[in-house]
Amino acid sequence: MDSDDAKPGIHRAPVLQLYRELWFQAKGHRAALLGSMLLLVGAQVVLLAVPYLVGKSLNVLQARGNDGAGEAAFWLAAVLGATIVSWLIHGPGRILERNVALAVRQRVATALTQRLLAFPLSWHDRNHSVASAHRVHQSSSSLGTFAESQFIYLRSAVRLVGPIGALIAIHPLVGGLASFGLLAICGAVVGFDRAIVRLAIRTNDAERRYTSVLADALGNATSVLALRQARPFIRTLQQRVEDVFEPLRRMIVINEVKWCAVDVASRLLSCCLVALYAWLVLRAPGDGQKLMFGSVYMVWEYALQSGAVVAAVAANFQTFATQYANYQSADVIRHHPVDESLHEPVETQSWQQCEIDGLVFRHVAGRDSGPTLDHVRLNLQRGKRYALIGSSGSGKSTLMRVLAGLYVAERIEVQASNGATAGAQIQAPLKAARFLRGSTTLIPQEAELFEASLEQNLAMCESLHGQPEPEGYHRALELAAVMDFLPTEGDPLQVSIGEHASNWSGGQRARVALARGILAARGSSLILLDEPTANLDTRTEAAVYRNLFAEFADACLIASVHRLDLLRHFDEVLVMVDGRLVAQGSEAVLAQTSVDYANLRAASLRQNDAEETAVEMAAEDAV
Ligand SMILES: Nc1ncnc2c1ncn2[C@@H]1O[C@H](COP(=O)(O)OP(=O)(O)OP(=O)(O)O)[C@@H](O)[C@H]1O
Repeated sequence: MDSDDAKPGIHRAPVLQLYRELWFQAKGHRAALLGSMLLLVGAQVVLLAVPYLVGKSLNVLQARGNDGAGEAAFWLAAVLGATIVSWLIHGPGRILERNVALAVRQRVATALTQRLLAFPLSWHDRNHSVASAHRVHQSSSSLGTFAESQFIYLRSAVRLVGPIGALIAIHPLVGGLASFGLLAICGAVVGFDRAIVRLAIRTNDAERRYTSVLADALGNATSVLALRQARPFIRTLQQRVEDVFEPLRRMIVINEVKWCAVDVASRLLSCCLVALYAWLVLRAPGDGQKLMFGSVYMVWEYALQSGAVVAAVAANFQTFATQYANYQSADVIRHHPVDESLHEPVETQSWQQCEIDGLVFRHVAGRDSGPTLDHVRLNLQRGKRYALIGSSGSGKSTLMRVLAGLYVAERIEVQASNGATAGAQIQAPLKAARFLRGSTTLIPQEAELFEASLEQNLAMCESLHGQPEPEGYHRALELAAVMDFLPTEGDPLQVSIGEHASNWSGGQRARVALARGILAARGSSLILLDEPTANLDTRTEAAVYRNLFAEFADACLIASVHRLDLLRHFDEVLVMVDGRLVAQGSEAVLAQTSVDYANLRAASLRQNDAEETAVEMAAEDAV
């Protein structure tokens, strides 16, 4: 598949990008976001006082011995007080923070899904559905996790700035060395993480490809078992897992080197800070300074805190790197250039007559070859039934998708009118697609049902005028001959449908899908039926067509048909050959005038003969 698996650019500062996106996606909750951040920072600022309070207590004891016990106890009680106050601020901050995270996650997922479902069909042709679902999940959950982990990052920020401030207050030179050392270590961490982001993006891409194959294997159990595809699938999956592991292995090595470097450097820095402080105090005997244990403890504790913060920052940076890579994984959805009008709801259109001219369409994958639809011209009228015929691959389904506005044509001219009233004349392909979407319903070839009750499956559609009325469900089921096989006891609408409706036969699936299509088609000027009855026996197929013709007597109906004996039920036949519409007229006229029609008729007769011979041979074998 020629997917849109574009490699996103590597951004220099994933953390800044994440904050930018968080701010953007938190729209409507920004006050809560800022409020939670202020509370979380406040809680950490209060905790910064703890080493100072403990140091004070030690200094009092050293200076005054037993006499200072009361004051020392006071400073220790203050430690407990600071901890309680910190929690009283931290708790509400966390609750607020997590609520914002939920809102952000939902907003990202909804926005991406809305975009995906508005993309033209050609985009979906090129991109695996499971890979796209993976992108939506990965992107929304990564920003959600980033949003709900603010307390960790803010704690790191406060603990980075706070101890440095405290060390500067204790001695400017000690503070200066701490700032320099920490900056140098952070710089090295960023360097490591840029390499890690690149590898994380590669791992994500490989994981998506792995998930797609896994979904193909699990979603097509019948073929997998019938065609003994399990081993080939497992071989492919193993290869795809290897593709995931290759960048992962490199990430593991880089990671270990990074942690080793950070740990050694931060411990070295802590020791240097204590040594520097002691040296600075001891080398100045003249002014009577004494090396106080409490002050040494403060330096050690603040140095330790900054060392721990360096480790935390290193961990955070790595998290930012993977979180941003995950968030970016949906950029192909987020930034795919698509005309914004595709996201707007279409306006309902109604016409009596519609002329399509000069229609050219080409599948992206086949750009080098000729167009799939080549200068197609069609004249359609409401109240008429058209049968679309042509050999396999001649372009019938593609034409229906263009007429339904699902594919945007390269060139097209649409002229629609309401009887005597001159109507719309549209030449811009995108406008034409929107116009067609507003007046047409395509009942597709694939009977895609969902794991839910029959009623929920029927409710899973909208006509051009909105949600179908539940009162119409029974009628739709009767028209599509579904009632013939539903259980007579209990509420038939509550019958359950399994994944891919595999608990139903192919013909039953097709009929339920048709019933849903009937509900969606109400009020459409043009109804397109892409072989929806292909799985039905001849008698049921003819009955279903009779029902549809009576129900939609006022609409223009085009049905793609393979069984040519059905043609007598239609007003006109449209003949397709290699993407061109070569003939349009009644069956009787085409029988006299069209060579292409005669060829298709002859091929159909030959196929019927072959099928009959096969049935006879099977019967003889059985005897
Ligand atoms: N998504 C796609 N990407 C690239 N080419 C495609 C795509 N879908 C169809 N085609 C090509 O377009 C041509 C027309 O296909 P289409 O499905 O419209 O034929 P059809 O007449 O409906 O065939 P059938 O009767 O077998 O369903 C074929 O050559 C097919 O290979």
